[in-house]
Amino acid sequence: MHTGELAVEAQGLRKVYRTTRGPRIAVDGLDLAVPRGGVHGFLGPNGSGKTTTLRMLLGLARPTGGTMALLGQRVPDRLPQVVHRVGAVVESPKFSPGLTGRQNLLLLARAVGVADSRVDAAVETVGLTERARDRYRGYSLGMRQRLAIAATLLRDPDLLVLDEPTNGLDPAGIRSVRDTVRDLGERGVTVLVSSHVLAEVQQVCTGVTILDRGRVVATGPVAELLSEAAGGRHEVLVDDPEAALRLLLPAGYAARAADPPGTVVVDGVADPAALTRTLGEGGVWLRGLRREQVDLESVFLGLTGGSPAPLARPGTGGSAGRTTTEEQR
Ligand SMILES: Nc1ncnc2c1ncn2[C@@H]1O[C@H](COP(=O)(O)OP(=O)(O)OP(=O)(O)O)[C@@H](O)[C@H]1O
Repeated sequence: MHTGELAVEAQGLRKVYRTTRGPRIAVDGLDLAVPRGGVHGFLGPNGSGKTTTLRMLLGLARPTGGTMALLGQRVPDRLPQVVHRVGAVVESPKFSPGLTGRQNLLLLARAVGVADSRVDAAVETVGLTERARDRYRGYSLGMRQRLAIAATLLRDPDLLVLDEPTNGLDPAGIRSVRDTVRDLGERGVTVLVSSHVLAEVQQVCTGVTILDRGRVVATGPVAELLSEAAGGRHEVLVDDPEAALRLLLPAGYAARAADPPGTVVVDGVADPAALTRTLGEGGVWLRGLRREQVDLESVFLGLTGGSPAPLARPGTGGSAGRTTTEEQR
């Protein structure tokens, strides 16, 4: 069942929190298949179960049901066998404020038994070299986030799990984390990254899984999801839309005139060459042909109903009202 060809797998994963207001289903029979190598986005509205899923994968929360594997090893049972190959930032890491970033990493490197030389390499990878000898106390949020990523790189992980690494960062910080993540993916590391910044995800991720209310609503390569969502819709620009429709409709095309005048929209075009031939042979010459582009944001909003989950509705979703005393691990 868990083959090892995938970096991350989950089948029928479930998590029910017992809260003072009754059971709350955070993850509801989730299947996940993240291929090895590249960056995989893990998306969903607030409260859709992303953090809970990542915490279960890393052994930080106990599933109510289902099975999971990391790098082919069933977890949590075989987590000890695989944990040295997995890096993760799912909670704010604890660094000593009075030490420099580099000193913090040196301490960690010695604790996990890796050579000091790896520290400078990790710092370089996240683009923190210039500030590595400054005290952690004076780091901005973005620098702290990058140091946390650097800490996960000390052991040269095959799989990196990042929970909203760009949360709270300014555009420059977002870009630098994005570049770091992309570099790592290109070096063959599998990065599973949850995020709300869809434009970033679209730029960096090769694959994506979208959650809504604890379930997967879409998963696959980003390019495929986008082209599927676009449904082969094309815009044709012609001088005489009526003449174009007289040729297209009998030929079986789902075509209609649209704005601005001179535009014909055609759905489900598998072969644009055949479309242009139909028009040209009928004496209607194209002024333009444009394939409709869909961005990840519209796909996401279309699949998840467009709005974040309600924040404090008992028993259904929402991050508010979450307390550690409610937690059943
Ligand atoms: N410790 C907890 N005790 C009780 N309920 C919890 C706990 N942690 C999470 N939940 C609930 O589980 C659901 C999923 O939360 P989770 O944090 O996994 O979502 P998320 O997708 O990471 O959200 P966000 O994007 O807001 O970080 C929510 O309804 C949340 O309130």
